[in-house]
Amino acid sequence: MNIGTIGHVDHGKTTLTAAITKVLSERGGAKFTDYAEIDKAPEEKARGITINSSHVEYETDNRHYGHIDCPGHADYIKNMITGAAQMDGGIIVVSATDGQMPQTREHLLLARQIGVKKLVVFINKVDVITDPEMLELVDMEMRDLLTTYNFDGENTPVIMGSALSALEGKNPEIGVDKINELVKACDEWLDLPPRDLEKPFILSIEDVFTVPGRGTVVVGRAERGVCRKGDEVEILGYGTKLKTTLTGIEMFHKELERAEAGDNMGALLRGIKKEQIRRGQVIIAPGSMKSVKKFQAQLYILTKDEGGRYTPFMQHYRPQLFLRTADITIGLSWPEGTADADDKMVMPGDNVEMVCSPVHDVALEPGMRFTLREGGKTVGTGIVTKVLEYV
Ligand SMILES: Nc1nc2c(ncn2[C@@H]2O[C@H](COP(=O)(O)OP(=O)(O)OP(=O)(O)O)[C@@H](O)[C@H]2O)c(=O)[nH]1
Ligand SMILES: [Mg+2]
Repeated sequence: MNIGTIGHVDHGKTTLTAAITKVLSERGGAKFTDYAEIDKAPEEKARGITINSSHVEYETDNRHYGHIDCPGHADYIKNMITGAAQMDGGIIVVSATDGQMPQTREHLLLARQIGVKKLVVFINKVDVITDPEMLELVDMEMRDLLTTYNFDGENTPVIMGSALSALEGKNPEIGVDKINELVKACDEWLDLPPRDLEKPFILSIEDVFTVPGRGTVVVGRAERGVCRKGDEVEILGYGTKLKTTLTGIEMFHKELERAEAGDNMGALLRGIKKEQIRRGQVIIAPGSMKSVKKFQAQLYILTKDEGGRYTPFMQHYRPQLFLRTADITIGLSWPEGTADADDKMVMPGDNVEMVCSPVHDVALEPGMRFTLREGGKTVGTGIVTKVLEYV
């Protein structure tokens, strides 16, 4: 299953990710991936923050995990959303020194909206805490916050430790022992995702590369169904509707015959040029889904305390739609027949049903969740209720 680390900037997500691989490598379940290998881009090194989400993998006694370490910095929420969209469960990291901070809250909300059902809490940096009451307070606040965002705050495992101690091999009682406890909590508390392998195949495209001598490789997560080498597939979205053949499947640098729901994979496509592909499109079993130009959705507009807008908006407002890996400008308007549509305001904190018209078509179905963003912040979340117009 796929999990990962989310939470406020500098609270220790990357350190924890490195620490988990270190501790599990000692048990033979991982390759140790050091901090510098996770935050490896020059800008990440220079600034000491994560910008791109990165993938590592490890095994416990009974599970294989793909783990995505997400950035916490508010400027890179976009990367956090695409990272978290691939998670079946997660670890929310909160520093005992700060307690919950704005992106602790925003990440919880987004994780919920994206469909992450369960989280484990890791209260980090306990090595620098002298007052045990502080830890109790953070524990209580985190449970409250989880409950606020519709997680099971009461029963969620909360582990207190020091990722840095574990990584440096110091203070085993708050270091390695707590990592083992965390991993055990993940095994026991996080549910294996329902793998609806029966349904038609969908992969949401995250990235595309040209591999010399081989062709175009598309990277993304298989959301449902199964694909096999040699399958006919269709590429949809952003004005594109193409048929091709899946000539190769790759996962964690291994060539495979098949991939299934939940897998992060590379797909080699016959006769497709890199320029024909972009992030946000999907690869599907031919004919199994359609691309949409207009749909209706239930929206929740965040308050300013949740990181949202300070001011109301009217119809024809144009935020960015983040749906799977797609990032598209959309226009919002009131459903036909709404009285005084041009004077109606939407206030931060409102729940409203509106018509969404993306500037590019996108493959979607009722029930899908998405996020609305504007000028670098999340302003709303939504769920598709009805398709109004197909391409
Ligand atoms: N004292 C102490 N410091 C820690 C601990 N864990 C991480 N740190 C330090 O906190 C700082 C931030 O750690 P990161 O792991 O980069 O934090 P992050 O959450 O990944 O940050 P972003 O990805 O940029 O959001 C670094 O200087 C770490 O060494 C810990 O358990 N104790
Ligand atoms: Mg980081």
